[in-house]
Amino acid sequence: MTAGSRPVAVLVGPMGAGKSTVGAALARSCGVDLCDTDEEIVDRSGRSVPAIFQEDGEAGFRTLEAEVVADVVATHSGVVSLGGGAVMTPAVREALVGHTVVYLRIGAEAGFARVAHSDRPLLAAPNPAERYAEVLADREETYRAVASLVVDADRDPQVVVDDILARLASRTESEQE
Ligand SMILES: Nc1ncnc2c1ncn2[C@@H]1O[C@H](COP(=O)(O)OP(=O)(O)O)[C@@H](O)[C@H]1O
Ligand SMILES: O=C(O)C1=C[C@@H](OP(=O)(O)O)[C@@H](O)[C@H](O)C1
Ligand SMILES: [Mg+2]
Repeated sequence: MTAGSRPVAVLVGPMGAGKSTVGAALARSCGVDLCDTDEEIVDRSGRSVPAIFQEDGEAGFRTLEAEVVADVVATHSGVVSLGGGAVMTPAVREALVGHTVVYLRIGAEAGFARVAHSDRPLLAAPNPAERYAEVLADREETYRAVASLVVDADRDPQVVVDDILARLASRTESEQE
């Protein structure tokens, strides 16, 4: 982590939107590092995300997550990928103010298809597809509210990256006018 400048972009959106995947490709394209806050939580705690949910509950995970997000957005100058539920914590939304936040938007069916066979604890439900759709519906407004840019994530990762870069460049140009 490098202190002193803002992240190039902070990626938000639901599970499976590609925050980790597109984040890595975006960082590569920009020649900077990716910080994925879920990975940072795992590194700091020495536990997996499912283990934290199981041992400390979702509330315990959210507390760790909020601390990590606040640290990372204040110190990392590369790309930051958040976990899908991070923005539901008020302290995280406060930490995002003034940053370039990109919402990777995807529909419930396409998003769920990408994570159906993963170990995401929130999808350990009797009907995971229904659960995914409920969680997305509950969060959609918040993703929009925190976002500086909304990008269609239901495309090839490199196409998503190119779109983000073009949109960030046009924002920078219009700021200079
Ligand atoms: N744009 C994309 N097109 C196709 N598959 C994708 C895309 N982005 C991510 N994936 C796949 O979807 C799954 C979840 O991606 P991930 O980056 O972990 O999403 P998130 O971090 O938003 O939960 C992974 O298997 C990944 O390879
Ligand atoms: O949506 C969520 O609440 C979560 C999303 C996950 O990250 P991804 O969005 O990267 O899958 C991870 O933080 C945890 O399983 C909780
Ligand atoms: Mg992720």
